[in-house]
Amino acid sequence: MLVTLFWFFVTFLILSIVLWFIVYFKYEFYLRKFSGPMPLPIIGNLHHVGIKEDLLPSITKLIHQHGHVIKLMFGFRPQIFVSEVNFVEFLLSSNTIIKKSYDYNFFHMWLGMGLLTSFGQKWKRHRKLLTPAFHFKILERFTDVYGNQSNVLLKKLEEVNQNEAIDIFPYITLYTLDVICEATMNTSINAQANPKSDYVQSVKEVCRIITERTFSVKTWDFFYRFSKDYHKEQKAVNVLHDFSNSVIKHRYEELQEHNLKNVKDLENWGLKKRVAFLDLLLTSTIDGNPLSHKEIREEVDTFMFEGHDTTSSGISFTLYCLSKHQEIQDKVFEEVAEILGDDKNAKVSYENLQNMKYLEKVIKESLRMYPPVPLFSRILTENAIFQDKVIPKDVAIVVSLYNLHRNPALFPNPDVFDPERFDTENLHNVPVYSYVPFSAGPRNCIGQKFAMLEVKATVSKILRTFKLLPVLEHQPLLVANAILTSENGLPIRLQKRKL
Ligand code: HEM
Repeated sequence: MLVTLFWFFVTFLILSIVLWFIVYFKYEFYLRKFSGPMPLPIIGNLHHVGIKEDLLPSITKLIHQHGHVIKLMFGFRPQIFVSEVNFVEFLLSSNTIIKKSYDYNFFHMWLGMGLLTSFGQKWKRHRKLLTPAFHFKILERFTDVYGNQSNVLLKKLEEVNQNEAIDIFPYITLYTLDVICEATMNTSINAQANPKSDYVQSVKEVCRIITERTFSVKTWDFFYRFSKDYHKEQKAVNVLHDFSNSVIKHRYEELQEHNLKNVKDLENWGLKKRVAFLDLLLTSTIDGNPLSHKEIREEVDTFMFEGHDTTSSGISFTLYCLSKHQEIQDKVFEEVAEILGDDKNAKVSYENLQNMKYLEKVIKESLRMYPPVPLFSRILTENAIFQDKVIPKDVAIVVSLYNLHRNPALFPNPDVFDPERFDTENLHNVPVYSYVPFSAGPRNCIGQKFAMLEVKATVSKILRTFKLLPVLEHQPLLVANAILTSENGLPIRLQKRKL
């Protein structure tokens, strides 16, 4: 029996190695003009990037050795990692290279084929339908949501001992979940008040599993289906789908009952409730047909995912940077005080937020150094030609935003936090595609204006109540999960301001 198993294993290994070489040479024929480290059979270059904690430092090291365009094999999958501005422009401005790579399949169980994961005609139609949801007239109504939810956040922060170092990230994650839920569905999950609720725990669980799959054998569905996480994910996704299903159904019935057919009807409706993204989905049509319940749920869930983790990372890193740079923090505080006056409970309007120009530069600089989406990728559905080099179909192209934004040729002294880089006077020589925290081109972030408003509203609100003090010896250990996080947290100390 043991001998049979041994020969089975040896045959399997030999066949895998042969297959790997066939795949490798098929792509290498075209990719030989690109530089990259030598792969090994079967694992490819996985040993060059290591586990997820090592990914960003490993990519940075490879860039020093091979430049800003690197070819890698992840197992049997050819990839090109890019942080070179011309290549980034070529990729992001393309109207044809818009399919997301296989890493995004991990989101399918929760998000289905929503805007983030879909492609082709479905993506085009939904993108067109959802774009008006981010018109400023709709966005300006969300300032109340930021205001109400940040009051809850401030109460929680006031309970923390003054001067005690706290990791700000978990507080902000619960807050951004509350914000996006209210903006998307006009309902509350009370994540801040009830962090142990099934919904919040399920979001956490699904995000953990998605992240861990990327760096383990569970990346292959075949192995994943035999793992405990597969069943855990199914259970968590059921909780998330049950919640969105019931909100969608309830809202659909409400609209039917009151014969509300479009946004105008909703706005004029007696209750004067804020129009949420869900309302737009329920009242829109594509070629005269309404979206199906499943399609609506996919988009609602996509907003819930894309709209909370990313902003959570953006807000947390901005607060962290401000705690480390007291002079910059003082300038932001002065600007905010000038715009909003002494009353720290005063309502903040859309216009107030638009006027916070210095804060905007600070946020932009934080998104440069700590891009919430540090890596994202596309897969070629047909051969492409970049600078006379053919890149064959099925190669994944990964944009390493983290390295693009820290390229010294584009941003001198890239590790120095300097908001003045974003002064209009200093931006003349910076190529457009060198700074793309929200991606760019046809598949850019649809929620970027919403996100900027939310980050501004939250940071300005926290600064009016607290001075942020640094934890001096701390340096973040950056990890590229689905979003950028810090392995050792983002500790800051809070000191109540005397107004
Ligand atoms: C600081 C906050 C945010 C950052 C840095 C950010 C960044 C990005 C990036 C880089 C992409 C492209 C990803 C890719 O190509 O795979 C993206 C796509 C997307 N984002 Fe955001 N995002 C943020 C906030 C939001 C918010 C608040 C929403 C929703 C309200 C949102 C919804 C989306 C959606 C739906 C897509 C897919 C768009 C498409 O493919 O057509 N994002 N985001």
